[in-house]
Amino acid sequence: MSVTLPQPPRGTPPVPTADLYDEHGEDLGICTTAFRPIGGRRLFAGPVRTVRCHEDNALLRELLHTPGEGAVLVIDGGGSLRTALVGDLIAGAAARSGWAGLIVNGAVRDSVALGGLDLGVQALGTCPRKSGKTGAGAVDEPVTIGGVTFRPGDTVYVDDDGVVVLPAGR
Ligand SMILES: O=C([O-])CC(=O)C(=O)O
Repeated sequence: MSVTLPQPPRGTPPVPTADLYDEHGEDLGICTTAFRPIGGRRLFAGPVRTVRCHEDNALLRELLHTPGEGAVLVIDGGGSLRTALVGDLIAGAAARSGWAGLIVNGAVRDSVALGGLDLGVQALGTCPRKSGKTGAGAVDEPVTIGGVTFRPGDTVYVDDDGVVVLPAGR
């Protein structure tokens, strides 16, 4: 009989955000947006990828079906809580594709199911309404949320204390 052992997390080893602050001080970007921890992985980290979109999730849905290679997708939905940008189907695909987690400046739905996935998900809140599917938006451009700019190439660390960014080269 084969036994499945717990696997170490893929990609960048997560480090508690308070320990990172003690090590790097103000070199660390500290996001002041109050996100809610929703996904099953509470401590997660990885290279930054980004999507900017407004109440439309076709772009991020497509991206999260491609190999994540341990990255964290920072989704700038402009803070809208009117539609959910991510639900259990998209988040499940992200977990299967090797993404470490999602930071959603907007809403998600199916939040109980997201809590059972091996994926970090932090979001502003929840909304039962689904998003549009036109594909409007932009991928891998810098996005600024809570006073911090997230650029592809930076590393983001997330836990229940917050979301912090270590700029590339630090
Ligand atoms: O399809 C959507 O718009 C979001 C959703 O519900 C899911 O990912 O399950």
